[in-house]
Amino acid sequence: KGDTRVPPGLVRFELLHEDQSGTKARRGRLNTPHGPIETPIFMPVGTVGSVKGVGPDDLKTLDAQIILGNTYHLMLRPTDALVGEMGGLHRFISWDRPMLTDSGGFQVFSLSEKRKITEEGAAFQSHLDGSRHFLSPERSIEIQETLGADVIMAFDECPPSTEDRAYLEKSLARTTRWLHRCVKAWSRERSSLFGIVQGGLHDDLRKRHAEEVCAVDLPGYALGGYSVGEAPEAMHAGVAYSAPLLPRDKPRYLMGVGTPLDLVTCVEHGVDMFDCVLPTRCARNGLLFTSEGKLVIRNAAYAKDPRPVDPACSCYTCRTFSRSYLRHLFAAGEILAMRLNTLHNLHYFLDLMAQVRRAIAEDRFAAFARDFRAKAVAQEA
Ligand SMILES: CNc1nc2cc3nc[nH]c(=O)c3cc2[nH]1
Ligand SMILES: [Zn+2]
Repeated sequence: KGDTRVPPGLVRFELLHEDQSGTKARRGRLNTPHGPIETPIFMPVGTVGSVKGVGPDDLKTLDAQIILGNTYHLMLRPTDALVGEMGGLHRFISWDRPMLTDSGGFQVFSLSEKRKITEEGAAFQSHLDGSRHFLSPERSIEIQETLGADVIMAFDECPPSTEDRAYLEKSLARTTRWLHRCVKAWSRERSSLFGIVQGGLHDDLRKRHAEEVCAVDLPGYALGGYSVGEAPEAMHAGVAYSAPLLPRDKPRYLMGVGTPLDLVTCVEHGVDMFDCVLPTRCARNGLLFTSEGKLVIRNAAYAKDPRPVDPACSCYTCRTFSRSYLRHLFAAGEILAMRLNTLHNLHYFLDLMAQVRRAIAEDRFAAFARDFRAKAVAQEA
């Protein structure tokens, strides 16, 4: 058995098994200084250092293996300097398992005001108080290493999906130059840098950028530029083409994705890592994922429904409370509604990925994906 210990700060991927039932799905293990991550994996999003509504103890009960933080949010509040002085993000939020931070470029363009992008980087005003800030490849790496995540992301531009091809080509070339600057700024001490491939929905640009990014030897690679408003079918087709372009022996991370159907479909195409706010954000809006489809808890139909959210679910919420009570809590604006709904949705996503890992290991993932898709389509109908 290979030595699973890695030099401090570096993650190392083990490709454990490739599905033999006709898909590109694979089982892997990402060994990190904060413990192993079994892939394919779903990563709960903890934007400002908290997965909203639940604590690290809940996340361990749910068997979450890795959570995300965001450079953009944490640099604005409480600042990377403060987190650093408090011993880094793991200690600050009392999470001793792996963490990944996004590099901030995407959030600058999806959240801040008055942003201006140049070769040097992105100048922007905080969405919180309008204060002026600047992110460059060097500054992003410096912030992420201060936060101390096990996996840090290259500073990239995720071009608006409305941009034309000419803009896209210029942006790709700059993102490649920014990757080289990130590598120079990376200390290689404690965090592992993943590159990000862009290219929109253009196969030729995806191939070109994958070659440029993967020419840099890194511990892992991500597909960026998806889940930015494109049709699900377009995203699936794009990922089917671009995921196999990434090295077979390195983790492939699809950023910002996605629905349960997106997860299953993109695992089929060879993706290993996912993050999405869907389960936590939908929970806070009273939208619950179940094996029989989505359930809107405030629906009057559940006023006197004694059943759990999902009779097939083993989570604390489903073992303990009725739909009637959860509907009441949500209608009353009770804080407990946020927690119980989030526990359930996170359990649904994390348990789905555990089923996915088992199906791959047992060489039956093609059938699993086919059945899952058929059921999802029937539920949408
Ligand atoms: C919610 N959708 C979504 N979250 C993303 C985060 C990202 N980070 C860096 N680079 C990206 O291209 C990128 C794309 C993304 N899409
Ligand atoms: Zn449940």
